[in-house]
Amino acid sequence: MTAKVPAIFLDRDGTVNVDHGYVHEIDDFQFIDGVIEAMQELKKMGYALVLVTNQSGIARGMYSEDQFMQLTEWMDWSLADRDVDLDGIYYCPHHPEAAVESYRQQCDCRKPQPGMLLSAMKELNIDMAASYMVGDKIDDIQAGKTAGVGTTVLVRSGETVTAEGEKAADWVIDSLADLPKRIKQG
Ligand SMILES: O=P(O)(O)OC[C@@H](O)[C@H]1O[C@@H](OP(=O)(O)O)[C@@H](O)[C@@H](O)[C@@H]1O
Ligand SMILES: [Mg+2]
Ligand SMILES: [Zn+2]
Repeated sequence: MTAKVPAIFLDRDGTVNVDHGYVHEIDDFQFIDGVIEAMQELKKMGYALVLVTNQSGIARGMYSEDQFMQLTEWMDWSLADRDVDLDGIYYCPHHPEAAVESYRQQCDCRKPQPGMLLSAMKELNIDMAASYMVGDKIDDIQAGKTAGVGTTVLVRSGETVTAEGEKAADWVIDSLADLPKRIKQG
C-alpha cells in the first residue's frame, strides 16, 4: 500500500477564477491574481490539487455538460502550461429543482454534501486529516468538514464572507494566493 497524499481541495468559481456567475465560456474565465503561482508553490510543497466544483448551471439548462468539459479542458491545459498539473477534477451537474430532468436529484455530490471529496479520497488515496478545503462559500467549508478534511479555509475572493462562514471555517484569508504562506506559518 502506497503512502497517502495530502491534498488541497479547491473550489472553482470565486476561488480559482472570478465568479461572474455560472461561468461556462473561455472568454469569461479569469484566473484570480496570484492563484496560479500559489498552485505552483502548493505542488512544490507536496500537495495534490483536486478541484471540486458545483455546476448547477448544467442542471439549470444554462450550458451543457459538453460545454463544461470544453472549458475544463482549456483550464486544465492552461494550468499545465504553467506547471500546475491538477490531480483530480470533480464536478456536480445536479440540482434538486433542475430544469433538465436527467440532472434533477438530491445527490450526494453537490456541496455542502461531501461526495466529490470522498470520491477523490478513495481514488487518489488522500490523507484527509493532512488536507485543506479552500472555498468562498460556507457550503465549501461544510463539505470539507463532513468529509473529514483537517483544515477548512474560507477565501474573500468570491462571495461576500458571512459571519456564519467566518465562524465555520478554521481560517479566513483574502485569497488562495495567500495559502502557501499561511500553511508555512503553521
Ligand atoms: O464555486 P463552485 O462550486 O466552483 O461553482 C459555483 C458555480 O457553479 C455557480 O454556483 C451558483 O450557485 P448554485 O449552484 O446555483 O447554488 C452561483 O453561486 C453562481 O454564481 C456560481 O457561478
Ligand atoms: Mg465558489
Ligand atoms: Zn451531484
